[in-house]
Amino acid sequence: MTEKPVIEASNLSLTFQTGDGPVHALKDVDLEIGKGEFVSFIGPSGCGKTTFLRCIAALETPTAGRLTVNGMSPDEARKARSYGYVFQAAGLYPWRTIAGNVRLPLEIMGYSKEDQAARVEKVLSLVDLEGFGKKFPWQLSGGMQQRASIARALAFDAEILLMDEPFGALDEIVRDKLNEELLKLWSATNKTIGFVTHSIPEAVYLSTKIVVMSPRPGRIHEVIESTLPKGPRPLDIRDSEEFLKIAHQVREGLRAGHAYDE
Ligand SMILES: Nc1ncnc2c1ncn2[C@@H]1O[C@H](COP(=O)(O)OP(=O)(O)OP(=O)(O)O)[C@@H](O)[C@H]1O
Repeated sequence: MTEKPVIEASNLSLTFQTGDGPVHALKDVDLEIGKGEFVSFIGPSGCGKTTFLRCIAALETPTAGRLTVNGMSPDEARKARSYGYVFQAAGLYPWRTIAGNVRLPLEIMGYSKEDQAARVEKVLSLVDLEGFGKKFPWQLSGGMQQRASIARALAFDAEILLMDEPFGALDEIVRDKLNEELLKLWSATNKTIGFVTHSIPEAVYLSTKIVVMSPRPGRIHEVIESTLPKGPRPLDIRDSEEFLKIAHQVREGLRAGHAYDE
């Protein structure tokens, strides 16, 4: 990697002290994510995927190790608005229109009214929701609501997009479509994406790099570099030999990570 990594973790650990004793959510995590990479985190429940994303976003504080985001501490990166965050539930305010929801971070950040309007229009069109700005969230399907929440995370044009199982609650057909759209959007914007998922096909279809994690303690079991072409990928790439090979490798990694636990 010639350019400096956008996200760099070394020996990163986070132990939660709970009533039942310490929980090692992350243990000695080493990872570099370069600019423009699409990195998926996959692994069984409790292996620390969300915790790792939350550390990047300065929503959790690691108990040991080093983590930099754009060369800064996560807290500095948060203040510099280095990332947008998309949660599993769309989390739109029901009393605000779609445009009003997408505009919210811009209002908080003090963008001018003109700039707000221009940015809202641009990102709604990026996620294929032009013309829906005046609707309320309940008037949109689940997939459209999730697209609106992606637009909100894109509105201030952060370099990094953190996505925690954004499509987990959607049916497979909608999910396929959003996967395809997300890849196009990523190619068009060259953002760096960290994406949590439980789905092997989703991880393989989307990613340039797949981080296979295992639980107790939460750690990286294996990092798989994708050999699929970078950029938009047709959905039927999932039938290709190359795709199936990578999916197999991820499945084996998940299995081995589990076996280690027993
Ligand atoms: N605030 C907290 N206090 C105590 N324990 C926590 C806290 N947050 C997470 N944990 C524990 O840390 C471990 C890792 O949790 P995390 O949510 O990161 O896992 P995950 O891989 O994202 O799981 P899932 O796939 O279910 O979302 C789990 O054992 C979880 O119970």
